[in-house]
Amino acid sequence: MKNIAPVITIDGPSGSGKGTVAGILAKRLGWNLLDSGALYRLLAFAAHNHGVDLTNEELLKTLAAHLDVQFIAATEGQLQRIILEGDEVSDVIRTESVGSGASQVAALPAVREALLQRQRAFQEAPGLVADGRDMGTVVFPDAPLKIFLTASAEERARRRYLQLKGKVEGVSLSSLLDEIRARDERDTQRAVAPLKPAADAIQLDSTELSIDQVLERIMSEIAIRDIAG
Ligand SMILES: Nc1ncnc2c1ncn2[C@@H]1O[C@H](COP(=O)(O)OP(=O)(O)OP(=O)(O)O)[C@@H](O)[C@H]1O
Ligand SMILES: Nc1ccn([C@H]2C[C@H](O)[C@@H](COP(=O)(O)O)O2)c(=O)n1
Repeated sequence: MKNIAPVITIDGPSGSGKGTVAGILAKRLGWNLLDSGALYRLLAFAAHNHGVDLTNEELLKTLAAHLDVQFIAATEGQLQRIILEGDEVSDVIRTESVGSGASQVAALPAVREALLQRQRAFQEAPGLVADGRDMGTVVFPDAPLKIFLTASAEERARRRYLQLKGKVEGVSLSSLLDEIRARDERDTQRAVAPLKPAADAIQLDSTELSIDQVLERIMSEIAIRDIAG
C-alpha cells in the first residue's frame, strides 16, 4: 500500500536554521522528525571510532547499512536524543569536525544509496518533517511542501558562533566562516545529490528573519495547502 503520510521538507546550507525550525514544526504539528544530517554525522563519527578511512567507500557503505542507531523522540522539556551503539552521542556529533567528516562521506554515492531507505522509513503517520540537503530533490520528491531555507554565510557563521561560544574552547568567528564556506562548497559542488533547491521549493532567506518569522511563513504555506489536517 502506498504510504500517504505527508512530508514537509526543509533543505538548505549549514546554519540556515533548518534543524531548529524542523524540530519546532514537528512538535507543533505532532509529526515525526527526520534530521538526515545526523545520519551522515553518525556515519562519520562511527567511521572514526572503527578506524575506517573517510574515503573508503566500500567499508563506509557497509557501516552505513549496519549503523546501530536509535532516535529517541523529543518530549516536553527534553530534546531528541541519539544513541549510537548503546552510547548517547547527541552532543558529540554536533562539532564542526564531525560536520566536516559528514560532508566528506556524504559525497560518496554508495553511502547515499545505503542511507536512502533508512531515511524514507521515517515517513509514517500522521506526517514527517524532514531536514537536510536533498530531502526535496531526492529522498521525498513528492512532498507537498518543500522549503529551501538560506541565510548569508556571514549570518550563519554569526549564529554558529553565538551557539558555540562558551561551550567550545577557542571558537572564532572567522574560522567558523571559513568552515561554513568550505562545507557549502563541498555540499553544492558534489556530483551526487548536491545541495540545491527543488524546482517546486519555496525559497526563504532567513538572514533578516527571526525563528518565529520563519515559522510563521512556513505555517502559512501549510495552511494554504491544507496538508496538516
Ligand atoms: N532565523 C534565525 N535567527 C537567528 N538565529 C537562528 C535563526 N535560525 C536559527 N538560528 C540559530 O542558528 C543556529 C544554527 O541553527 P540550526 O542548527 O537550526 O541550523 P541548521 O541549518 O540545522 O545547521 P546544520 O545543517 O549545520 O545542522 C542555532 O543556534 C539556532 O538557534
Ligand atoms: N540530506 C543530507 C543531510 C546532510 N548531508 C551532509 C552534508 C552536511 O555538510 C553534513 C552534515 O549535515 P548537518 O547536520 O550539518 O545538516 O551531512 C547531506 O549530504 N545530505
